[in-house]
Amino acid sequence: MHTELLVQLKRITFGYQPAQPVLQDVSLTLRRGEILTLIGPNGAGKSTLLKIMLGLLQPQAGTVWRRDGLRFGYVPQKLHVDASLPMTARRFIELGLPPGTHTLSNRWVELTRVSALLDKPLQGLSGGELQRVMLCRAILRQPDVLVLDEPLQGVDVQGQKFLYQLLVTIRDELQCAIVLISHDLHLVMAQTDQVICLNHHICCSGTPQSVAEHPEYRRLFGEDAGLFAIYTHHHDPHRCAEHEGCTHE
Ligand SMILES: Nc1ncnc2c1ncn2[C@@H]1O[C@H](COP(=O)(O)OP(=O)(O)OP(=O)(O)O)[C@@H](O)[C@H]1O
Repeated sequence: MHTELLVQLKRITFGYQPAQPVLQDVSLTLRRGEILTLIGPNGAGKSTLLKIMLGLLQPQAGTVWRRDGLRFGYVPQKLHVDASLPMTARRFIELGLPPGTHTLSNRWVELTRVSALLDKPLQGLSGGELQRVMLCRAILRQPDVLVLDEPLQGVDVQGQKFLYQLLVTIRDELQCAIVLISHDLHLVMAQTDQVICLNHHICCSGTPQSVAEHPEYRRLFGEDAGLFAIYTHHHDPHRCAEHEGCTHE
């Protein structure tokens, strides 16, 4: 049961230039223990919506409500490592944490498979390793909401399965909410409670369970239907027709 409301966005409209709205009339709610996946094509406004949720951007219209004292953990799409400031993964993690946190003794370091990376220079890590280090740092902050911007980009199939399982463990143990961004419909995790398909507006949304039974979903995903799920097919069919990813009638 997801009860405690953590974030509520109501009828958000936002544009970097007022004449060109990136988000139009977007509403969502996020509750503790919930996993929410945002999907949509490049430029759909997914990262912008996250920034509004995080309070980094202010909408031109609509309201943003966050529970008092809400703590976010954020895993960005990319980290620009400054080669002129060499540091180990351990130092990088410690810099994101309250003083006195013992990273080595924390089981999240084990669970994210970061232990063997701690003494390596950040610059020398592979993309997947760096992502695990960023995830570890975000979890150790004990967030109420863990936000991951395209965590599966460039991750191999084993890595994807590992990450899916880890996210469920994180959600269960920390009792946080998790928000994921993806623009690949095939990579939406089955454990997602709520999937929102965004293309400037919300095209459609729902649980992956309801979608998994949908004939269109079966046609698209076939054998992989048990592993992955896609957004559901209700809401406004007129609007969905504008988005090439929304293939239903
Ligand atoms: N700082 C900015 N200034 C002006 N325009 C921006 C800015 N950031 C993003 N945009 C534009 O806003 C639109 C939405 O961008 P956003 O990054 O939110 O999309 P996205 O769905 O996350 O895309 P992707 O899947 O490619 O990461 C794009 O057209 C982008 O060019």
